[in-house]
Amino acid sequence: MTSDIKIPAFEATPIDSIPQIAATVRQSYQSQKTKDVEWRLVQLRKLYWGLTDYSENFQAALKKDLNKPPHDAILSEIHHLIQELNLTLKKLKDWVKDDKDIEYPWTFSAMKPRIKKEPLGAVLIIGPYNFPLMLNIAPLIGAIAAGCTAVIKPSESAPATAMAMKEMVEKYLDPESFVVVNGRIPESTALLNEKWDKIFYTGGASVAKIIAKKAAETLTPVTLELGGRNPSFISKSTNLALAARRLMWGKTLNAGQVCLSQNYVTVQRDVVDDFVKHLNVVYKEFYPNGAKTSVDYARIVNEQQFDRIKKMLDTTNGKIVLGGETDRSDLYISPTVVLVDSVDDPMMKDESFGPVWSIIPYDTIDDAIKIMNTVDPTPLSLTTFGSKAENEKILSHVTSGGATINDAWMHGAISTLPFGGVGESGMGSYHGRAGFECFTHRRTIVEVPNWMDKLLRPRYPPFSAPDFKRHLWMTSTKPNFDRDGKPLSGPGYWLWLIFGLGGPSAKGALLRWIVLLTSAYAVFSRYRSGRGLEFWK
Ligand SMILES: NC(=O)c1ccc[n+]([C@@H]2O[C@H](COP(=O)([O-])OP(=O)(O)OC[C@H]3O[C@@H](n4cnc5c(N)ncnc54)[C@H](O)[C@@H]3O)[C@@H](O)[C@H]2O)c1
Ligand SMILES: CC1=C(/C=C/C(C)=C/C=C/C(C)=C/C=C/C=C(C)/C=C/C=C(C)/C=C/C=C(\C)C=O)C(C)(C)CCC1
Repeated sequence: MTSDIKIPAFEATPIDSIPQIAATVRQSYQSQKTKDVEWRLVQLRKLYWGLTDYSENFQAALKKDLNKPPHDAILSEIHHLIQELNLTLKKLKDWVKDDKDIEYPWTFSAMKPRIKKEPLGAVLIIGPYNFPLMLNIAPLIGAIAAGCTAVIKPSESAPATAMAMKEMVEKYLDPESFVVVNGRIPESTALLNEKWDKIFYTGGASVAKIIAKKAAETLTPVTLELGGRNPSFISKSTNLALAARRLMWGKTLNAGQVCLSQNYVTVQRDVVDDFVKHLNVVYKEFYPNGAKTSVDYARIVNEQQFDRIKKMLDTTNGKIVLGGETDRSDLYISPTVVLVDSVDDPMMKDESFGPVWSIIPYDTIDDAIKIMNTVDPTPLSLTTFGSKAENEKILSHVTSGGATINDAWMHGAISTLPFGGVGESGMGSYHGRAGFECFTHRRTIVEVPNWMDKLLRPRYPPFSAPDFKRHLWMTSTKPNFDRDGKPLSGPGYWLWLIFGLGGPSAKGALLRWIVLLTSAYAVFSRYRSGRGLEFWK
């Protein structure tokens, strides 16, 4: 039973131990042991058992931190992670293989170009409070798969989950390679003072700027998973009952503390009243006795976040058309919808990151697009419930990290697909193969055989014009387009390409044929005489 699980009180990692922790994971990486793919697979399999065996601990911790219902703890955290783990375990041996389906001029083929996948090294993962397990362990899966070692710094705003995660990681994973450091800003800062090969940060933009600036000092690459004021679109074509139900789910799971959830919905003016009616109907379906008494409804993580959201409701010029109930002693804010008439309303100026959202009416789809691109031109998530043509127009005129058609943010619920922001909502992506790539360096490698040196003569001084001309011919191609940029594709083009050996001019073609035939003759006669292909001997 989760009720009898003991979760240790939050304890920050001693700051003076942080340099040694960073050194330990760095030395572990330098030991080369993580380069072994089977070693990585063993760690991932152990992580699977850790998540499985600690499932009740995590459900209890998430309940304590956020009053997160066990249903959501399993669906959006534990099970979500296990799905990603299973894919990684199944595909990792393919992902680590050198890339050989790569493009390069045929003249370099003797160098056998390939792209080798190498770990970036020792990485730092800093996570947020709203999905405190999933948003720390999901990047860890990618880091392990890539062969990195890692320190995880969970949010102190979800202390119970942070402690449970530390216990699980210490018990199941290699302690020299994967360490959870708990703490607040001082501990985070101490970690940022160490040198990392990558920093993976999930959280707010203001802290992201601190981290990105710090990383820039040492040219450390970062992935930033941030938030945004996410739009949704509804028109006269929308199935309003369905949209109300789906958007209500999108904003009540985890009490709306979801980076992907809609911050506001642009609704065609004619259907605003009907949509509001449907929202009220679906609220009663979800919570027949009200959300406050429901075991299926989470709470705001702390008073600071509660006050931030409450201030939006207290300062809006809009009309509350659903909800509006709050209880600070219980960190409770009911699912709340506010009808606003301006993009300057306080409800529209900040990311709500809670169960409150707005409806803003529009007349034409162009008005809706203008609103979206005014409020936040690079949101993390976009959801659209219009007609096919309307959705295509919205998607082509409004960018976002990811998008869902005809539902709330389900694109973010598929743990094996790339997930990330765009512009101010983040940089980089992860989950599934993208998680492996996020912590991988793609290293191009070529091997130049001795016998190529003759052909490489054009690069050596004293430069020889004939050699250089021959080289340019060998590496030049005939354009398949005219001077107006229009593609050439008539039969004459293809005939010349073949018989002209791809060069632009007839004179060049003759030279090319001479070089080709004499080279072929030279190779053939040496081979026939048994003297081999080592021309330099
Ligand atoms: N894109 C995503 O996947 C995603 C997921 C969850 C949350 N978010 C965004 O994160 C924000 C809410 O999360 P949050 O409040 O936990 O974020 P936050 O920025 O307050 O904290 C995130 C992490 O940063 C650390 N931190 C805080 N201040 C720091 C500092 N000065 N120096 C170093 N580290 C510091 C915290 O300890 C925590 O571990 C929202 O904007 C939300 O949209 C994005
Ligand atoms: C349709 C077919 C079938 C049935 C399919 C069914 C029943 C699918 C049901 C899917 C459900 C209920 C999915 C819900 C998923 C919700 C999740 C994973 C939420 C995740 C939340 C996350 C990750 C939050 C992230 C937050 C972030 C990043 C920021 O804050 C079959 C299978 C029966 C037959 C085929 C057809």
